[in-house]
Amino acid sequence: MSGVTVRVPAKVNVQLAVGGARPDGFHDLANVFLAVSLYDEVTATPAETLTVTCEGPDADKVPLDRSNLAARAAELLAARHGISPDVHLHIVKDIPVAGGMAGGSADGAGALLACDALWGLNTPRAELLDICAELGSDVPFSLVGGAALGVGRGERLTELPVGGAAGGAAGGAFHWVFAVADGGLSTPAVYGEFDRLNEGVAVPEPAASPVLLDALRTGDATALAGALANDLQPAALSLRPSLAATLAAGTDAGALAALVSGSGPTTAFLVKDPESAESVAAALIASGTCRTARVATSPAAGARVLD
Ligand SMILES: C[C@@](CO)(OP(=O)(O)O)[C@H](O)COP(=O)(O)OP(=O)(O)OC[C@H]1O[C@@H](n2ccc(N)nc2=O)[C@H](O)[C@@H]1O
Ligand SMILES: Nc1ncnc2c1ncn2[C@@H]1O[C@H](COP(=O)(O)OP(=O)(O)O)[C@@H](O)[C@H]1O
Repeated sequence: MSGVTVRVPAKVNVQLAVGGARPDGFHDLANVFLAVSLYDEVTATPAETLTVTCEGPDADKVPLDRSNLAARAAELLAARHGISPDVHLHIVKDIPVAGGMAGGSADGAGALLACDALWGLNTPRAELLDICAELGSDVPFSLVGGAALGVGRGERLTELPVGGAAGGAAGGAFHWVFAVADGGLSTPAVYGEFDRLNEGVAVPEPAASPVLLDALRTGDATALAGALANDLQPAALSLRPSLAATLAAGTDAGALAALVSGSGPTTAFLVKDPESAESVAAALIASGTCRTARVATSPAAGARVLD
């Protein structure tokens, strides 16, 4: 076999409810993930040693050493099977880096699936999900895709139905525009700012909103727009105040709703149809408040081996 390519989607958090800091430094979440149709591709080919390469507009921001989540995935999988992680991993990166869209997590999940196929391991799905959780809180969702509620630190998933389809199914129930910011935001720094802003406040137990889950299930974009919520948004705005202008530019242009994607700084705009997506994207670019704007649909399928 010459190589195996896996395609993995980005995510947006349609609800990110954050609890207080835990003793281990993580936060308990009710994290409602939705996979969107922006993808990275990871190709695994046989090699004498573990190497990573990357191409794409943000490639210079991606570490190519063992800290790359794709490399770590190959190492963890190989260790579990008692083999050496000798593989070349090539990442074609289209997901914004450090943008709150889980691009690194996508590459971790993609490398795991690609190496599993290349090495003929047939690792059971439950074991792959365990390795994903070890790699990072968001990585299990990158494998699963569709829509899911993540609890614990976000790694314990329950798949959710969207617009009548099963959680893992691809489809075009919702239309989005993503405004890509200049530069990234560090996820630990945003959680740290959340803690600072909530000092002395009794942070409630995070819980998924029944109204939001219902809007997802029925594919009702207007109801979903009213229920979008991100507890990290004040922290992201505090660290990057310029995001307020981006959010306003998208809503002024006719988006149903706007929010920061996860820890940011990518901002997400829910729109009613593909035409509205094009006009909101054009308005965002013209506003000069973002680096570029991307159009996408959801839900998108999780990590998949390409033929
Ligand atoms: C905020 C979210 C929302 O989905 O994603 P991004 O927007 O960054 O993509 C996630 O919670 C990010 O998940 P992920 O990026 O996998 O985080 P991890 O590698 O597990 O943890 C990185 C750091 O983030 C903080 N962290 C992460 C998850 C969590 N539930 N509580 C935390 O406090 C901790 O400081 C941790 O050391
Ligand atoms: N394969 C990868 N792609 C992108 N970033 C990676 C990767 N592996 C490790 N990283 C590191 O993870 C950080 C967060 O990247 P990313 O996952 O894109 O953002 P976010 O956590 O905001 O969704 C990057 O700044 C980078 O240092």
